[in-house]
Amino acid sequence: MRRWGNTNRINGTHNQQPPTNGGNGKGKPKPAAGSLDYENRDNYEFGKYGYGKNHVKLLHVFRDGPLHTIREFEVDTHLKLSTQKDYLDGNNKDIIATDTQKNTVYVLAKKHGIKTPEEFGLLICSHFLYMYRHVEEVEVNLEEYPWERLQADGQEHNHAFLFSPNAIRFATVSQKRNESPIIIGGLKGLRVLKTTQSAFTDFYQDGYRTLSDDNDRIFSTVVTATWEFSTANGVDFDDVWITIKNCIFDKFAGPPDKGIFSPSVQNTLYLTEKMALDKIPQISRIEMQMPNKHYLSVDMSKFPPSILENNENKEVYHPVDKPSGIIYAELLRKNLISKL
Ligand SMILES: O=c1[nH]c(=O)c2[nH]c(=O)[nH]c2[nH]1
Repeated sequence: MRRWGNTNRINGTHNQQPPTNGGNGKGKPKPAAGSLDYENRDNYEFGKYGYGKNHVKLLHVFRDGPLHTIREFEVDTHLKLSTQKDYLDGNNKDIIATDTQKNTVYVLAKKHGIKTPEEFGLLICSHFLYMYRHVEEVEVNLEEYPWERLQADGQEHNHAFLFSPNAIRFATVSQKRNESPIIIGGLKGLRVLKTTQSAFTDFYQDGYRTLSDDNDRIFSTVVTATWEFSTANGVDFDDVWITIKNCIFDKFAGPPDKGIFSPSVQNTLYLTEKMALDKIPQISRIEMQMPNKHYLSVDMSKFPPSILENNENKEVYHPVDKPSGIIYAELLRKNLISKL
C-alpha cells in the first residue's frame, strides 16, 4: 500500500479553506528545560508518519422504492498532521482520534450516500482537509465487497444480492493540502485458466535451462491491476472498472470459439494494458501483475500401457502452488513521461 506517495496530480482541487476554529496551532512546544527527552531531539527527523483507522466496515443501502442498491466497503482512513507534538511531546491536542475518523466515514456515507469507491474516497479526503487546518495529507483505501444483484427467474432481483468474489475492487485516494487528489483504481484476485492457446517456446538457452519448449500448455493466473486517473471530471468509475475487467478477459480468453493465442504471460499482460490505455483516455497509467500458476503434466511414461486405458498423457496435470512465476509491468502514456 502506497502511503503519502507523490506522482502526477489531477487538475482541480476542492475548496480546502478550513473553518476558522479548525485545528489548534503549529510549532513545536518546548518541553521543560533539562528534560532528557528533549536532549538530542534535533539529531533526528521523521520519515513516514501518520495514523488512522483501518477496516471500517460499512454497508450502504439506497432504497429507491422497491429497488434497493447496496455497496459494502472496508475503508482505511489515514491522516498526516502538520505538527508532530503527539509523537514528540505526548501532546494529544491535535489528534483527530481514530475513533472520530471511523465516525466520519459513517456520517459522510449517511449524509452524501455512496456512488463509487473512488468518489467516496474523494469525499473523505476533502472533508478532512476542509475541517482541520492542521491536516496536511489524507489517504483513503477502500475495498469493496463483491455483491451482485441476484437473478431470479431470469430477472434482476429488487433487493436480494449474491456474493460473487471472482474479482475484488479497490481504490486509493490521497490528497495533500492545496494539491489535487491522486485517484487509483484497482482489481485483484481475478483467477482465470485456459486449457489451450498458450505456448512458451524459444526462450534463452544455456546450461541452466531444463524447461522444454511448450507449444500448448495450460495458462492460469490471478490478475492484479491498478490504474491512475488523470482526471475525475466526468469519469464513470464503475464503467472504467468493468472495461478493464473486460480487457483482461479479451486478451486472456479471446472469442469463445477460437480463443486468443498467448506466446507468453509477458505479451498477454502488455496487450491487456495497452488495450486499457487505448480504451480509457482518463487513465494515465496501468500496472498489472500476473503470477504464472503452473500446471505441470504428470509423467505417465513409467506406467505400463496395460494400466492406462488411454495413453494420452496430457489429461492429468499437477497444480503447483509454489514456486510460481511472477510477471509484472507498468505501462504509461508516453506524452506524460516526456512532460515529467
Ligand atoms: O509466459 C512465461 N513467461 C516466463 O517468463 C516463463 N518462465 C517460465 O519458466 N515459464 C514462463 N512462462
